[in-house]
Amino acid sequence: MRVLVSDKIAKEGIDILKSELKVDVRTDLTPDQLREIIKDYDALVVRSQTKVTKDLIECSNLKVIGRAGVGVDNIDVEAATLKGILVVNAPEGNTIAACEHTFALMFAVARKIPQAVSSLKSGRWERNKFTGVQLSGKTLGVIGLGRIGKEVAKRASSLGMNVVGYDPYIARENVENLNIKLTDLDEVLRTSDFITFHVPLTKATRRMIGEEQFKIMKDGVYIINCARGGIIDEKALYDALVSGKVAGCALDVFEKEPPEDNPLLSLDNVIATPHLGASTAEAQIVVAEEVAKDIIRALKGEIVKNPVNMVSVRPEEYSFILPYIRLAEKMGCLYTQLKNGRIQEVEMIYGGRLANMDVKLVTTAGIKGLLSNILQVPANLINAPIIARDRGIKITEKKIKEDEDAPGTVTMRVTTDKEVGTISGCVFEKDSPRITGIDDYKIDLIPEGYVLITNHKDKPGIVGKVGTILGKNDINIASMQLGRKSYRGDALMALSVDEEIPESVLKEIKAIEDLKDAVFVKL
Ligand SMILES: NC(=O)C1=CN([C@@H]2O[C@H](COP(=O)(O)OP(=O)(O)OC[C@H]3O[C@@H](n4cnc5c(N)ncnc54)[C@H](O)[C@@H]3O)[C@@H](O)[C@H]2O)C=CC1
Ligand SMILES: O=C(O)CCC(=O)C(=O)O
Repeated sequence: MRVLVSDKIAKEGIDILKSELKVDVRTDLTPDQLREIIKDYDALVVRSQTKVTKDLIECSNLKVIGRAGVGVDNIDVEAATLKGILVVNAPEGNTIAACEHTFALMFAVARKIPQAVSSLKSGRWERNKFTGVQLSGKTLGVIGLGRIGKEVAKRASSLGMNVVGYDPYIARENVENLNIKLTDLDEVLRTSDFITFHVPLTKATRRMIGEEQFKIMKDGVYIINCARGGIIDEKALYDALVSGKVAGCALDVFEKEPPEDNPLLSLDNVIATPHLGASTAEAQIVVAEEVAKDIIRALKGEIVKNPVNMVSVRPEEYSFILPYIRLAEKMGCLYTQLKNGRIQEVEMIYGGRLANMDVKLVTTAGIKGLLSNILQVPANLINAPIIARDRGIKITEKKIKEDEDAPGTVTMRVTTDKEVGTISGCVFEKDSPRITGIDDYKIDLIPEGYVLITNHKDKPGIVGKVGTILGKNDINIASMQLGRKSYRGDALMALSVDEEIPESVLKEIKAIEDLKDAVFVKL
């Protein structure tokens, strides 16, 4: 497995990658050179510099893309997802670094520190020119109250600032003990003396602050952007700075980086840093280590800690859920080999301990299994939900909260244009998944290897005849499971065999009188 690291990350992360993989560090590549070599790599690690475009993704054979940091706006996550490429990031490692940089910028812009330093170093002593404003007693507007926004709010309160915040996606309880007034965007803009941004760059946040929003703000407001260029319309910001509406602005990020001849940099009341929010020794080590570990996990097929485009499991539930992920995939895989019809709806029903857990990844694994035998390029845990959606398959989850101390149970109920079928399963002991039911038949099948499944009449002789045909063809039976609806009624047999059953032998089995159907499946 080969990993390309195309932006500079800490040595600690490289060392982790090198302990298990072949690693090339090439931080000097042009987009064309990157495109040229990307097909040779299984994983790509970037920071914010490399643009991982749709075009690059499509000509790659990548299995995972790692972002040593939070923002993934330089990665076309949708294109990666469609191609089944996992994207991971390292969202926690640089929270404090970005928060502290926000304050470094806030103090610096309020007290005109960079301008004063520059003046002093050029031989001047201009004490009156650099009178600033104090933070204490002022209102700070925090836009985006995720990891960084909350840390900023906490520290602002301890500086004696009043904090108002806007984040329509967080629960009020989430900021309850933070001394923040959570309100709408207009009120934050109208009441704040300082406004700081901590939202990701998305379709909704791109240019969320423009001419209209500046009009609402207080005269003499200060703006700090340590999140992403593009959130604030740079032309509108320039005009607001020139008119004096905005007294000062501190930018760590720009719509185009490096900003080159960005007019904002020509203004005296703008201070700026070259995207340094995450640039502390401590943060860089943590994000590099985190992303390296997830790259290795992903390439080993293990569950990663920080997936961006795949549902995750709670860390404390990981070891319990893992065998159910394997089970659900086998259930889906069994279903499509056993049944016909266009799949319209899949309901995943969870019982026992699973009913209290976050089981989205188990559901996704079931869908992956269902799609595994019918597509040219197999689905995986990343693209299975999108493929299902595009094929018009409705997916639902139901949790039956009765016997919550019992081991978890999973039932996959599939509605096609022909019938409704179910496959049920359970994990009896750790790591021992079993199929416990097919439609109304109870069985106990280890979902592995080759299995012959017959539907026949419950009467003496049929099992023997199947065994004789298999024996005659030197096919060894490993185990046998029988389930029936009623005495001498319909029955189902699941025979695990050690060899593949050729079509000709299957035809012979199907010809047995009172045997309605026989299907050979590979699990
Ligand atoms: N300058 C730098 O070096 C760094 C910049 N960043 C930037 O900071 C951003 C925030 O990072 P975290 O706090 O770790 O992310 P986070 O995901 O924990 O928080 C983002 C918050 O923004 C909120 N949000 C999303 N859309 C919104 C909208 N339309 N209006 C209001 N709120 C909205 C979300 O609900 C969430 O609470 C990152 O996405 C990244 O772009 C992060 C680290 C370093
Ligand atoms: O990698 C960097 O230095 C940028 C950090 C950043 O912007 C992020 O983590 O979103």
